[in-house]
Amino acid sequence: MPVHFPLKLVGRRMLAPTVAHLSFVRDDGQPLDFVPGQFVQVHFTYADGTATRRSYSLATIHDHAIGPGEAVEIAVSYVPGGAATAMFEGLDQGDCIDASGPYGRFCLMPTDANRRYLLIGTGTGVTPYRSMLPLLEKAMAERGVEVVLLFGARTPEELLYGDEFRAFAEAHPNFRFLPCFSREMPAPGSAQDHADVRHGYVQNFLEEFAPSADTDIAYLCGNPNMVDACFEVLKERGLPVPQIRREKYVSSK
Ligand SMILES: Cc1cc2nc3c(=O)[nH]c(=O)nc-3n(C[C@H](O)[C@H](O)[C@H](O)COP(=O)(O)OP(=O)(O)OC[C@H]3O[C@@H](n4cnc5c(N)ncnc54)[C@H](O)[C@@H]3O)c2cc1C
Repeated sequence: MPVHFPLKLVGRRMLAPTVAHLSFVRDDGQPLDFVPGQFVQVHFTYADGTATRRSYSLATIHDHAIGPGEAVEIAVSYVPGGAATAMFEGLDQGDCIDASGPYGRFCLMPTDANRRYLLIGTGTGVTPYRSMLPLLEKAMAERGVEVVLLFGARTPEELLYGDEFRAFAEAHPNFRFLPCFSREMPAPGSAQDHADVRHGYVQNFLEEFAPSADTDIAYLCGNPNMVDACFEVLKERGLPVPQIRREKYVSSK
C-alpha cells in the first residue's frame, strides 16, 4: 500500500558525469516496505506553483523493508531543463522532499520456476537490478537459476555501479555481467576491459543467449526505445508476453 513520507538527503555522489546516486533516510522514523524492483515518486512544484511528481526506481540493495535510519537510495539522471533535475541539484544535505511509494510490479516473483533470468537495462534502468541482487543470490543458491545482466551504456564512464556488478559476477559463477557500450569501448587494459564487454546496443546481443520460452524470464528497464526493441526480439524468439516484464522510464508529467 503506497504511503507518503518525507525523505531527508544524507548523501550524494556522482556515478557518472550526469548521474547522481542520492541517499535519503525517512525523516518520520518509519521503515519503508518494498519489493526490489519497485519505485518511489517524488512530489514537488514547478516555479508557477503547479504540483508535479517523478518516479525513481529504488537502488537500495535489500530483500525486504528498508529499516528506520537505513538508506533509501536512488540514481537520478540529470537532464537539461528537467524540473526534477533542478530540484535534485538544488538539494543540500539535510533537506527534505515529499515522496510516496512503493509502486510497481517490476519484481522477481516467488512463483518463478525459470532456469534463467535475462536482465536488460540502459542507464539508470539498471538500478532495479542492483536492488534485486540479494534475491537473485537467493534464487541462484536455492534453485540454481542463471542470471545474465546486459547493461547498455554509451561509454565506460557511464557504466553505473559497474564495479559492484563485476564483483558480484566474480563471486557468483551463475551471474554474468555484460556491459554493452554503444559509443566508446574501454581502453585496453583498463578496469572495464573484459571478455564480456560488447560493442553496440543491448538488443543486438540477445540472440547470443538463445532466449527461449522454456528457460527464460526477461526484464527490460530504462529507455523506452530499448525496451520496445528488446521486446520485439524476445517475442520473435517465442517468449510469451508474461515472461517479458517491462519498466519504461517515461516522464510522468
Ligand atoms: C517507473 C519509472 C521509474 C523511473 N526511474 C528512474 C530512475 O531510477 N532514475 C531516473 O533518472 N529516472 C527515472 N525515471 C524517469 C524520471 O521519472 C524522470 O522522467 C526523469 O528524471 C526526468 O525528469 P525531469 O523532471 O528532470 O525532466 P522533465 O522536466 O520531465 O523533462 C525535461 C526535458 O528532458 C527530456 N527528458 C526527460 N527524461 C529524459 C532522459 N532520460 N533522457 C533525455 N532526455 C530526457 C524531456 O523530454 C524534456 O524535454 C523513471 C520513470 C518511470 C516511469
